[in-house]
Amino acid sequence: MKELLATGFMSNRGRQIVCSFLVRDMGIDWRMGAEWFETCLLDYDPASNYGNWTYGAGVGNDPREDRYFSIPKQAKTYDPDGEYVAYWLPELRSLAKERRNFPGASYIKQVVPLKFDGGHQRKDQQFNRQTRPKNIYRRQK
Ligand SMILES: Cc1cc2nc3c(=O)[nH]c(=O)nc-3n(C[C@H](O)[C@H](O)[C@H](O)COP(=O)(O)OP(=O)(O)OC[C@H]3O[C@@H](n4cnc5c(N)ncnc54)[C@H](O)[C@@H]3O)c2cc1C
Repeated sequence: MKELLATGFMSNRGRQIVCSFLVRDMGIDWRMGAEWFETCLLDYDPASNYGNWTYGAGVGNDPREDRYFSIPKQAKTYDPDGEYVAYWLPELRSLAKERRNFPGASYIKQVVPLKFDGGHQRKDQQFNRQTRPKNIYRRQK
């Protein structure tokens, strides 16, 4: 999100991860994410932006529950040395490479549980699944 704000651009993968996190982990109305992208993106295009957000949120013509991006898994696969995250969050560069994407509670207080965290939450950081916010804007079955 810092990259998006600073440059007006974010890779397609970044956009999909952000969409998944906001909608599926945070339970935020997808339209808030779409509006923020609209504000920031230099390549903003209504059809691409809102079409991709509805696709990611699983609403509209192609409703699906399982478009989920596991952030720890994406970080391990696409940023294994933590270079990308350390570029945009320079305060993490001093950490060991394998810790940059997983700096722990001393760096940031986690406010929502990740649906799938790849075993990276410590026991004392675990959340009661009942507290996960429900996205009321998702289509109900
Ligand atoms: C939530 C979300 C919002 C998006 N909002 C926009 C937007 O406002 N404007 C916009 O142009 N693109 C948008 N995209 C699509 C895509 O992220 C960008 O087109 C892409 O990042 C541009 O980078 P690139 O030129 O390196 O494309 P590459 O990944 O190299 O792809 C080549 C071309 O294919 C097209 N393309 C690739 N992926 C997509 C895709 N998922 N949807 C539509 N076209 C695609 C683009 O025109 C791109 O120039 C969005 C994607 C997501 C997931």
